[in-house]
Amino acid sequence: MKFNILIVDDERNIRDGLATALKMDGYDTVTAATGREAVAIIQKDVVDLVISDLRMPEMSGHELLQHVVRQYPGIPVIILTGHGTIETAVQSMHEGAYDFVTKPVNLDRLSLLVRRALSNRELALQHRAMQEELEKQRGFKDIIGKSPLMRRVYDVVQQVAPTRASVLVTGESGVGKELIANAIHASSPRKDKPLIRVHCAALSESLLESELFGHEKGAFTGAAGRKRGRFELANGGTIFLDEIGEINPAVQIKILRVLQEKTFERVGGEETLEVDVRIIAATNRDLKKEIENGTFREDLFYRLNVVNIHVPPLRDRKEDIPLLVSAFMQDFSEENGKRVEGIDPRARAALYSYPWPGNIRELRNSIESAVVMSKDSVIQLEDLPPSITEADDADLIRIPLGSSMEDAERRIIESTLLANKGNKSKTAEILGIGRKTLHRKVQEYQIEA
Ligand SMILES: Nc1ncnc2c1ncn2[C@@H]1O[C@H](COP(=O)(O)OP(=O)(O)OP(=O)(O)O)[C@@H](O)[C@H]1O
Repeated sequence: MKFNILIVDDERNIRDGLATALKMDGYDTVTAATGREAVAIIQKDVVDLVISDLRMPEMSGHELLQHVVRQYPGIPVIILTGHGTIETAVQSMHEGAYDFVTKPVNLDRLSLLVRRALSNRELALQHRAMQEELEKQRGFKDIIGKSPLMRRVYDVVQQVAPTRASVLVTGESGVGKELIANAIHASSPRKDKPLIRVHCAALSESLLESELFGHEKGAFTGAAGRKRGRFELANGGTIFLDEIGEINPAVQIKILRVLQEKTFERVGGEETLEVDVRIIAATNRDLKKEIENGTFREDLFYRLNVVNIHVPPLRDRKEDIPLLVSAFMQDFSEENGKRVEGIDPRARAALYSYPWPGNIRELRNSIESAVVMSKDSVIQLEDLPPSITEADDADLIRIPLGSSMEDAERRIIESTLLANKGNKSKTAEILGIGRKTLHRKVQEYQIEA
Protein backbone atom coordinates (compact mmCIF):
# COMPACT_ATOMS: atom_id res chain seq x y z
CA MET A 1 0.00 0.00 0.00
CA LYS A 2 1.26 3.48 -0.84
CA PHE A 3 0.45 5.70 2.12
CA ASN A 4 -0.18 9.43 2.22
CA ILE A 5 1.04 11.39 5.23
CA LEU A 6 -0.24 14.84 6.19
CA ILE A 7 2.30 17.05 7.96
CA VAL A 8 0.90 20.04 9.83
CA ASP A 9 3.21 22.72 11.24
CA ASP A 10 3.21 26.50 11.05
CA GLU A 11 6.99 26.49 10.62
CA ARG A 12 7.76 25.99 7.01
CA ASN A 13 11.29 24.58 7.58
CA ILE A 14 9.95 21.77 9.73
CA ARG A 15 7.09 20.93 7.36
CA ASP A 16 9.31 20.74 4.33
CA GLY A 17 12.14 18.96 6.13
CA LEU A 18 9.82 16.23 7.41
CA ALA A 19 8.14 15.90 4.02
CA THR A 20 11.49 15.37 2.31
CA ALA A 21 12.58 12.79 4.88
CA LEU A 22 9.32 10.84 4.67
CA LYS A 23 9.32 10.93 0.88
CA MET A 24 12.73 9.32 1.01
CA ASP A 25 11.15 6.55 3.11
CA GLY A 26 8.74 5.95 0.19
CA TYR A 27 5.61 7.76 1.39
CA ASP A 28 3.47 10.37 -0.31
CA THR A 29 3.16 13.57 1.67
CA VAL A 30 0.99 16.67 1.84
CA THR A 31 1.61 19.64 4.06
CA ALA A 32 -0.57 22.20 5.82
CA ALA A 33 0.42 25.35 7.71
CA THR A 34 -2.70 25.48 9.89
CA GLY A 35 -5.17 23.11 11.51
CA ARG A 36 -7.95 24.45 9.37
CA GLU A 37 -6.01 23.77 6.19
CA ALA A 38 -5.35 20.26 7.49
CA VAL A 39 -9.07 19.60 8.07
CA ALA A 40 -9.84 20.64 4.49
CA ILE A 41 -7.17 18.30 3.13
CA ILE A 42 -8.41 15.30 5.15
CA GLN A 43 -11.90 15.96 3.87
CA LYS A 44 -11.04 15.75 0.21
CA ASP A 45 -7.86 13.69 0.02
CA VAL A 46 -6.96 10.19 1.12
CA VAL A 47 -4.88 10.65 4.27
CA ASP A 48 -3.46 7.68 6.17
CA LEU A 49 -1.53 9.40 8.94
CA VAL A 50 -1.32 12.91 10.43
CA ILE A 51 1.83 14.37 11.98
CA SER A 52 0.94 17.60 13.71
CA ASP A 53 2.53 20.29 15.78
CA LEU A 54 0.63 21.24 18.93
CA ARG A 55 1.04 24.98 19.04
CA MET A 56 -0.33 26.66 15.98
CA PRO A 57 -2.39 29.79 15.35
CA GLU A 58 -6.14 29.51 14.53
CA MET A 59 -6.79 25.88 15.34
CA SER A 60 -4.43 24.22 17.80
CA GLY A 61 -2.96 20.77 17.34
CA HIS A 62 -5.25 19.61 20.18
CA GLU A 63 -8.33 20.71 18.33
CA LEU A 64 -7.11 19.06 15.15
CA LEU A 65 -6.42 15.88 17.08
CA GLN A 66 -9.92 15.89 18.56
CA HIS A 67 -11.42 16.44 15.13
CA VAL A 68 -9.51 13.53 13.56
CA VAL A 69 -10.19 11.16 16.47
CA ARG A 70 -13.91 11.90 16.29
CA GLN A 71 -14.45 12.10 12.55
CA TYR A 72 -11.77 9.73 11.22
CA PRO A 73 -11.07 7.23 13.98
CA GLY A 74 -8.98 5.05 11.64
CA ILE A 75 -6.34 7.75 10.95
CA PRO A 76 -3.49 7.76 13.49
CA VAL A 77 -2.06 11.08 14.68
CA ILE A 78 1.54 11.63 15.78
CA ILE A 79 2.11 14.81 17.77
CA LEU A 80 5.19 17.01 17.45
CA THR A 81 6.08 18.87 20.59
CA GLY A 82 8.72 21.22 22.00
CA HIS A 83 10.89 20.21 24.98
CA GLY A 84 9.00 22.09 27.61
CA THR A 85 5.62 20.66 26.73
CA ILE A 86 5.98 16.96 27.31
CA GLU A 87 3.08 17.01 29.72
CA THR A 88 0.78 18.34 27.06
CA ALA A 89 2.08 15.68 24.72
CA VAL A 90 1.19 12.98 27.23
CA GLN A 91 -2.21 14.61 27.55
CA SER A 92 -2.68 14.29 23.77
CA MET A 93 -2.04 10.60 24.02
CA HIS A 94 -4.91 10.37 26.45
CA GLU A 95 -6.98 12.18 23.87
CA GLY A 96 -6.24 9.55 21.29
CA ALA A 97 -2.90 10.47 19.66
CA TYR A 98 -0.91 7.49 18.45
CA ASP A 99 2.36 8.80 19.94
CA PHE A 100 4.50 11.93 20.15
CA VAL A 101 7.95 13.07 19.06
CA THR A 102 9.86 15.92 20.63
CA LYS A 103 11.53 18.69 18.66
CA PRO A 104 14.15 18.79 17.30
CA VAL A 105 12.83 15.71 15.60
CA ASN A 106 14.89 12.56 15.70
CA LEU A 107 14.18 11.28 12.21
CA ASP A 108 14.99 7.66 13.02
CA ARG A 109 12.49 7.60 15.84
CA LEU A 110 9.86 9.32 13.71
CA SER A 111 10.45 6.93 10.86
CA LEU A 112 9.99 3.95 13.18
CA LEU A 113 6.79 5.35 14.67
CA VAL A 114 5.37 6.09 11.24
CA ARG A 115 6.10 2.60 10.03
CA ARG A 116 4.42 1.06 13.06
CA ALA A 117 1.36 3.30 12.91
CA LEU A 118 0.88 2.62 9.23
CA SER A 119 1.21 -1.12 9.52
CA ASN A 120 -1.63 -1.01 12.06
CA ARG A 121 -3.61 1.11 9.64
CA GLU A 122 -2.99 -1.34 6.83
CA LEU A 123 -4.30 -4.21 8.95
CA ALA A 124 -7.38 -2.18 9.86
CA LEU A 125 -8.05 -1.31 6.21
CA GLN A 126 -7.69 -4.93 5.15
CA HIS A 127 -9.99 -6.02 7.93
CA ARG A 128 -12.58 -3.52 6.76
CA ALA A 129 -12.26 -4.67 3.15
CA MET A 130 -12.88 -8.24 4.27
CA GLN A 131 -15.91 -7.16 6.31
CA GLU A 132 -17.26 -5.41 3.23
CA GLU A 133 -16.68 -8.49 1.11
CA LEU A 134 -18.51 -10.62 3.67
CA GLU A 135 -21.31 -8.10 3.82
CA LYS A 136 -21.53 -8.25 0.04
CA GLN A 137 -21.81 -12.02 0.05
CA ARG A 138 -24.38 -11.88 2.81
CA GLY A 139 -26.49 -9.35 0.89
CA PHE A 140 -26.44 -11.54 -2.20
CA LYS A 141 -26.85 -14.78 -0.34
CA ASP A 142 -29.90 -15.93 -2.29
CA ILE A 143 -28.50 -15.14 -5.71
CA ILE A 144 -26.75 -18.05 -7.35
CA GLY A 145 -24.52 -17.61 -10.38
CA LYS A 146 -20.88 -16.88 -11.11
CA SER A 147 -21.03 -16.18 -14.83
CA PRO A 148 -19.21 -13.06 -16.03
CA LEU A 149 -22.56 -11.49 -16.94
CA MET A 150 -23.89 -11.96 -13.40
CA ARG A 151 -20.64 -10.76 -11.87
CA ARG A 152 -21.12 -7.53 -13.77
CA VAL A 153 -24.61 -7.25 -12.27
CA TYR A 154 -23.20 -7.79 -8.75
CA ASP A 155 -20.64 -5.04 -9.31
CA VAL A 156 -23.35 -2.54 -10.19
CA VAL A 157 -25.47 -3.66 -7.23
CA GLN A 158 -22.47 -3.13 -4.99
CA GLN A 159 -21.88 0.32 -6.41
CA VAL A 160 -25.45 1.63 -6.21
CA ALA A 161 -26.46 0.03 -2.93
CA PRO A 162 -24.91 2.65 -0.61
CA THR A 163 -26.49 5.54 -2.58
CA ARG A 164 -30.05 6.81 -2.69
CA ALA A 165 -30.24 6.62 -6.49
CA SER A 166 -33.37 5.17 -8.06
CA VAL A 167 -32.71 1.93 -9.87
CA LEU A 168 -34.62 0.38 -12.76
CA VAL A 169 -34.10 -3.37 -12.96
CA THR A 170 -34.90 -4.74 -16.40
CA GLY A 171 -34.95 -8.24 -17.81
CA GLU A 172 -37.25 -11.01 -18.94
CA SER A 173 -39.73 -12.66 -16.63
CA GLY A 174 -38.14 -15.00 -14.09
CA VAL A 175 -34.53 -13.78 -14.39
CA GLY A 176 -34.36 -12.74 -10.74
CA LYS A 177 -35.20 -9.03 -10.79
CA GLU A 178 -36.79 -9.20 -7.38
CA LEU A 179 -33.71 -10.87 -5.91
CA ILE A 180 -31.62 -8.01 -7.26
CA ALA A 181 -33.93 -5.47 -5.61
CA ASN A 182 -33.61 -7.40 -2.33
CA ALA A 183 -29.83 -7.43 -2.64
CA ILE A 184 -29.66 -3.67 -3.22
CA HIS A 185 -31.77 -3.01 -0.16
CA ALA A 186 -29.90 -5.52 2.00
CA SER A 187 -26.54 -3.95 1.13
CA SER A 188 -27.74 -0.38 1.62
CA PRO A 189 -27.66 1.83 4.73
CA ARG A 190 -31.48 1.35 4.78
CA LYS A 191 -31.21 -2.36 5.42
CA ASP A 192 -32.68 -2.13 8.93
CA LYS A 193 -35.70 -0.25 7.61
CA PRO A 194 -38.46 -1.91 5.59
CA LEU A 195 -38.32 -3.08 2.00
CA ILE A 196 -41.88 -2.94 0.74
CA ARG A 197 -42.82 -4.70 -2.47
CA VAL A 198 -45.76 -3.69 -4.61
CA HIS A 199 -46.77 -5.96 -7.45
CA CYS A 200 -48.24 -3.23 -9.66
CA ALA A 201 -49.81 -5.58 -12.23
CA ALA A 202 -51.79 -7.48 -9.62
CA LEU A 203 -53.92 -4.52 -8.56
CA SER A 204 -56.67 -2.68 -10.41
CA GLU A 205 -56.02 0.98 -11.26
CA SER A 206 -57.95 2.49 -8.35
CA LEU A 207 -56.74 -0.07 -5.85
CA LEU A 208 -53.13 0.53 -6.82
CA GLU A 209 -53.37 4.23 -6.04
CA SER A 210 -54.80 3.68 -2.56
CA GLU A 211 -52.41 0.79 -1.95
CA LEU A 212 -49.42 3.01 -2.73
CA PHE A 213 -50.53 6.27 -1.16
CA GLY A 214 -53.21 5.21 1.32
CA HIS A 215 -56.66 6.73 1.63
CA GLU A 216 -58.81 8.73 4.00
CA LYS A 217 -62.07 7.50 5.44
CA GLY A 218 -64.82 7.54 2.83
CA ALA A 219 -62.43 8.38 -0.02
CA PHE A 220 -64.32 5.91 -2.21
CA THR A 221 -67.01 3.32 -1.84
CA GLY A 222 -65.68 0.65 0.43
CA ALA A 223 -63.07 2.88 2.08
CA ALA A 224 -64.46 2.37 5.54
CA GLY A 225 -61.50 3.68 7.48
CA ARG A 226 -58.27 5.53 6.96
CA LYS A 227 -55.43 3.48 5.57
CA ARG A 228 -51.71 4.03 5.35
CA GLY A 229 -50.17 3.48 1.93
CA ARG A 230 -47.06 1.51 1.09
CA PHE A 231 -45.01 4.68 0.62
CA GLU A 232 -45.74 5.67 4.20
CA LEU A 233 -44.91 2.19 5.45
CA ALA A 234 -41.63 2.22 3.54
CA ASN A 235 -40.51 5.52 5.13
CA GLY A 236 -36.77 5.44 5.74
CA GLY A 237 -36.50 2.27 3.68
CA THR A 238 -37.01 1.12 0.12
CA ILE A 239 -40.07 0.52 -2.04
CA PHE A 240 -39.87 -2.06 -4.82
CA LEU A 241 -42.33 -1.36 -7.61
CA ASP A 242 -42.54 -4.58 -9.58
CA GLU A 243 -43.96 -4.45 -13.12
CA ILE A 244 -43.83 -0.66 -13.21
CA GLY A 245 -44.80 -0.74 -16.91
CA GLU A 246 -48.35 -1.61 -15.86
CA ILE A 247 -49.24 1.54 -13.94
CA ASN A 248 -51.77 4.09 -15.14
CA PRO A 249 -51.06 7.78 -15.88
CA ALA A 250 -52.63 9.13 -12.66
CA VAL A 251 -50.40 6.96 -10.50
CA GLN A 252 -47.40 7.74 -12.73
CA ILE A 253 -47.80 11.44 -11.91
CA LYS A 254 -48.03 10.77 -8.19
CA ILE A 255 -44.89 8.61 -8.22
CA LEU A 256 -43.07 11.29 -10.20
CA ARG A 257 -43.96 13.80 -7.49
CA VAL A 258 -42.66 11.54 -4.74
CA LEU A 259 -39.41 11.24 -6.69
CA GLN A 260 -39.11 14.98 -7.22
CA GLU A 261 -40.50 16.42 -4.02
CA LYS A 262 -40.82 13.45 -1.67
CA THR A 263 -44.45 14.43 -1.04
CA PHE A 264 -47.94 13.08 -1.79
CA GLU A 265 -51.50 13.10 -0.45
CA ARG A 266 -53.58 10.08 0.52
CA VAL A 267 -56.51 9.34 -1.79
CA GLY A 268 -59.32 11.67 -0.68
CA GLY A 269 -56.91 13.48 1.65
CA GLU A 270 -55.91 17.14 1.95
CA GLU A 271 -52.80 16.83 4.04
CA THR A 272 -49.48 16.66 2.23
CA LEU A 273 -47.27 13.92 3.60
CA GLU A 274 -43.51 13.76 3.28
CA VAL A 275 -41.53 10.54 2.98
CA ASP A 276 -37.94 9.48 2.57
CA VAL A 277 -38.13 6.38 0.39
CA ARG A 278 -35.70 4.92 -2.08
CA ILE A 279 -37.39 3.59 -5.20
CA ILE A 280 -36.37 0.46 -7.06
CA ALA A 281 -38.59 -0.42 -10.01
CA ALA A 282 -38.61 -3.46 -12.27
CA THR A 283 -40.09 -4.27 -15.63
CA ASN A 284 -39.91 -6.90 -18.33
CA ARG A 285 -41.33 -4.47 -20.85
CA ASP A 286 -39.48 -2.13 -23.15
CA LEU A 287 -40.39 1.17 -21.49
CA LYS A 288 -38.86 3.18 -24.34
CA LYS A 289 -41.51 1.66 -26.59
CA GLU A 290 -44.22 2.43 -24.02
CA ILE A 291 -43.03 6.04 -24.06
CA GLU A 292 -43.32 6.13 -27.85
CA ASN A 293 -46.85 4.71 -27.60
CA GLY A 294 -47.71 7.39 -25.05
CA THR A 295 -48.50 4.93 -22.25
CA PHE A 296 -45.50 5.70 -20.04
CA ARG A 297 -44.27 9.15 -19.02
CA GLU A 298 -40.81 9.98 -20.27
CA ASP A 299 -40.00 12.21 -17.27
CA LEU A 300 -40.88 9.38 -14.89
CA PHE A 301 -38.75 6.96 -16.89
CA TYR A 302 -35.66 9.15 -16.54
CA ARG A 303 -36.27 9.63 -12.82
CA LEU A 304 -36.59 5.89 -12.26
CA ASN A 305 -33.78 4.92 -14.58
CA VAL A 306 -31.00 6.86 -12.84
CA VAL A 307 -29.19 3.53 -12.75
CA ASN A 308 -30.24 0.65 -14.97
CA ILE A 309 -29.46 -2.92 -14.05
CA HIS A 310 -30.19 -5.38 -16.82
CA VAL A 311 -30.43 -8.97 -15.64
CA PRO A 312 -29.47 -11.22 -18.55
CA PRO A 313 -31.67 -14.17 -19.58
CA LEU A 314 -30.54 -17.63 -18.53
CA ARG A 315 -29.83 -18.72 -22.12
CA ASP A 316 -27.04 -16.09 -22.24
CA ARG A 317 -25.36 -17.43 -19.11
CA LYS A 318 -25.75 -21.15 -19.38
CA GLU A 319 -22.61 -21.69 -17.34
CA ASP A 320 -24.77 -20.84 -14.29
CA ILE A 321 -27.08 -23.82 -14.93
CA PRO A 322 -25.06 -26.50 -13.03
CA LEU A 323 -24.82 -24.36 -9.88
CA LEU A 324 -28.51 -23.47 -10.00
CA VAL A 325 -29.53 -27.07 -10.64
CA SER A 326 -27.56 -28.42 -7.72
CA ALA A 327 -28.87 -25.72 -5.37
CA PHE A 328 -32.49 -26.36 -6.40
CA MET A 329 -31.96 -30.13 -6.22
CA GLN A 330 -30.79 -29.76 -2.65
CA ASP A 331 -33.69 -27.43 -1.69
CA PHE A 332 -36.38 -29.67 -3.14
CA SER A 333 -34.80 -32.89 -1.86
CA GLU A 334 -35.03 -31.50 1.65
CA GLU A 335 -38.56 -30.21 1.07
CA ASN A 336 -39.74 -33.60 -0.20
CA GLY A 337 -37.80 -35.75 2.21
CA LYS A 338 -35.80 -37.30 -0.64
CA ARG A 339 -32.13 -37.69 -1.37
CA VAL A 340 -31.72 -36.67 -4.97
CA GLU A 341 -28.07 -35.91 -5.46
CA GLY A 342 -27.18 -36.53 -9.07
CA ILE A 343 -28.30 -35.97 -12.59
CA ASP A 344 -27.96 -38.35 -15.51
CA PRO A 345 -25.80 -37.04 -18.41
CA ARG A 346 -28.73 -37.15 -20.86
CA ALA A 347 -30.90 -35.11 -18.51
CA ARG A 348 -28.01 -32.72 -17.96
CA ALA A 349 -27.57 -32.27 -21.70
CA ALA A 350 -31.30 -31.59 -22.10
CA LEU A 351 -31.19 -28.92 -19.38
CA TYR A 352 -28.23 -27.38 -21.07
CA SER A 353 -29.64 -27.22 -24.57
CA TYR A 354 -33.12 -25.99 -23.62
CA PRO A 355 -33.49 -22.21 -24.23
CA TRP A 356 -35.35 -21.47 -20.93
CA PRO A 357 -37.88 -18.86 -22.03
CA GLY A 358 -39.18 -18.73 -18.43
CA ASN A 359 -35.61 -18.33 -17.16
CA ILE A 360 -34.69 -19.28 -13.61
CA ARG A 361 -38.27 -19.55 -12.43
CA GLU A 362 -38.86 -22.21 -15.10
CA LEU A 363 -35.62 -24.01 -14.24
CA ARG A 364 -36.55 -24.00 -10.56
CA ASN A 365 -40.02 -25.39 -11.26
CA SER A 366 -38.59 -28.05 -13.59
CA ILE A 367 -36.13 -29.24 -10.96
CA GLU A 368 -38.86 -29.30 -8.35
CA SER A 369 -40.99 -31.52 -10.55
CA ALA A 370 -38.01 -33.71 -11.50
CA VAL A 371 -37.14 -34.26 -7.83
CA VAL A 372 -40.73 -35.25 -7.13
CA MET A 373 -40.82 -37.59 -10.16
CA SER A 374 -37.43 -39.21 -9.62
CA LYS A 375 -37.44 -42.83 -8.56
CA ASP A 376 -33.97 -42.91 -7.05
CA SER A 377 -31.16 -40.52 -6.19
CA VAL A 378 -30.43 -39.57 -9.80
CA ILE A 379 -32.64 -37.44 -12.04
CA GLN A 380 -33.22 -39.18 -15.39
CA LEU A 381 -34.26 -37.64 -18.70
CA GLU A 382 -37.77 -39.06 -18.23
CA ASP A 383 -38.12 -37.22 -14.89
CA LEU A 384 -37.90 -33.83 -16.61
CA PRO A 385 -41.07 -32.08 -17.80
CA PRO A 386 -41.99 -32.99 -21.42
CA SER A 387 -41.66 -29.33 -22.48
CA ILE A 388 -37.91 -29.70 -21.97
CA THR A 389 -37.32 -33.17 -23.33
CA GLU A 390 -39.51 -32.58 -26.37
CA ALA A 391 -37.79 -29.30 -27.13
CA ASP A 392 -34.56 -31.19 -26.92
CA ASP A 393 -35.95 -33.72 -29.45
CA ALA A 394 -36.29 -30.94 -32.00
CA ASP A 395 -32.55 -31.16 -32.49
CA LEU A 396 -32.55 -34.95 -32.72
CA ILE A 397 -33.61 -37.34 -35.43
CA ARG A 398 -35.53 -40.26 -33.94
CA ILE A 399 -35.09 -43.52 -35.76
CA PRO A 400 -37.02 -46.38 -34.17
CA LEU A 401 -35.26 -49.66 -33.58
CA GLY A 402 -36.01 -52.14 -36.38
CA SER A 403 -35.85 -49.49 -39.13
CA SER A 404 -34.26 -50.48 -42.43
CA MET A 405 -31.26 -48.58 -43.85
CA GLU A 406 -33.52 -47.08 -46.49
CA ASP A 407 -35.98 -46.00 -43.87
CA ALA A 408 -33.23 -44.41 -41.80
CA GLU A 409 -31.81 -42.59 -44.82
CA ARG A 410 -35.23 -41.26 -45.73
CA ARG A 411 -35.78 -39.90 -42.20
CA ILE A 412 -32.36 -38.26 -42.09
CA ILE A 413 -32.89 -36.49 -45.40
CA GLU A 414 -36.43 -35.47 -44.52
CA SER A 415 -35.50 -34.00 -41.12
CA THR A 416 -32.42 -32.18 -42.40
CA LEU A 417 -34.40 -30.64 -45.25
CA LEU A 418 -37.09 -29.57 -42.81
CA ALA A 419 -34.60 -28.04 -40.38
CA ASN A 420 -33.08 -26.08 -43.26
CA LYS A 421 -36.42 -24.91 -44.60
CA GLY A 422 -36.13 -26.95 -47.80
CA ASN A 423 -32.77 -25.48 -48.80
CA LYS A 424 -31.27 -28.30 -50.92
CA SER A 425 -27.72 -26.95 -51.28
CA LYS A 426 -27.39 -26.55 -47.51
CA THR A 427 -28.93 -29.96 -46.84
CA ALA A 428 -26.58 -31.64 -49.34
CA GLU A 429 -23.62 -29.89 -47.76
CA ILE A 430 -24.59 -30.97 -44.21
CA LEU A 431 -25.18 -34.56 -45.33
CA GLY A 432 -21.94 -34.63 -47.28
CA ILE A 433 -23.53 -35.66 -50.59
CA GLY A 434 -23.80 -33.93 -53.95
CA ARG A 435 -26.86 -31.89 -54.90
CA LYS A 436 -27.68 -34.33 -57.70
CA THR A 437 -27.60 -37.32 -55.34
CA LEU A 438 -29.85 -35.49 -52.92
CA HIS A 439 -32.28 -34.66 -55.74
CA ARG A 440 -32.40 -38.31 -56.82
CA LYS A 441 -33.00 -39.57 -53.27
CA VAL A 442 -35.75 -37.00 -52.64
CA GLN A 443 -37.55 -38.36 -55.71
CA GLU A 444 -36.82 -41.97 -54.88
CA TYR A 445 -38.22 -41.65 -51.31
CA GLN A 446 -40.97 -39.35 -52.45
CA ILE A 447 -40.00 -36.75 -49.87
CA GLU A 448 -42.01 -33.57 -50.06
CA ALA A 449 -39.51 -30.75 -50.14
N1 LIG B 1 -29.74 -16.16 -9.51
C1 LIG B 1 -30.70 -16.82 -8.86
N2 LIG B 1 -30.38 -17.73 -7.92
C2 LIG B 1 -31.34 -18.41 -7.27
N3 LIG B 1 -32.63 -18.29 -7.49
C3 LIG B 1 -33.03 -17.42 -8.42
C4 LIG B 1 -32.09 -16.64 -9.16
N4 LIG B 1 -32.75 -15.84 -10.00
C5 LIG B 1 -34.05 -16.11 -9.83
N5 LIG B 1 -34.23 -17.05 -8.88
C6 LIG B 1 -35.52 -17.63 -8.45
O1 LIG B 1 -36.37 -17.64 -9.58
C7 LIG B 1 -37.68 -17.18 -9.25
C8 LIG B 1 -38.00 -15.94 -10.05
O2 LIG B 1 -37.22 -14.86 -9.61
P1 LIG B 1 -37.79 -13.37 -9.49
O3 LIG B 1 -39.19 -13.37 -8.98
O4 LIG B 1 -36.80 -12.53 -8.76
O5 LIG B 1 -37.81 -13.00 -11.04
P2 LIG B 1 -38.36 -11.68 -11.74
O6 LIG B 1 -37.36 -11.33 -12.77
O7 LIG B 1 -38.69 -10.65 -10.70
O8 LIG B 1 -39.67 -12.23 -12.45
P3 LIG B 1 -41.00 -11.43 -12.90
O9 LIG B 1 -40.58 -10.43 -13.94
O10 LIG B 1 -41.83 -12.51 -13.49
O11 LIG B 1 -41.56 -10.82 -11.66
C9 LIG B 1 -37.67 -16.95 -7.75
O12 LIG B 1 -38.13 -18.14 -7.14
C10 LIG B 1 -36.23 -16.72 -7.43
O13 LIG B 1 -35.94 -17.10 -6.12
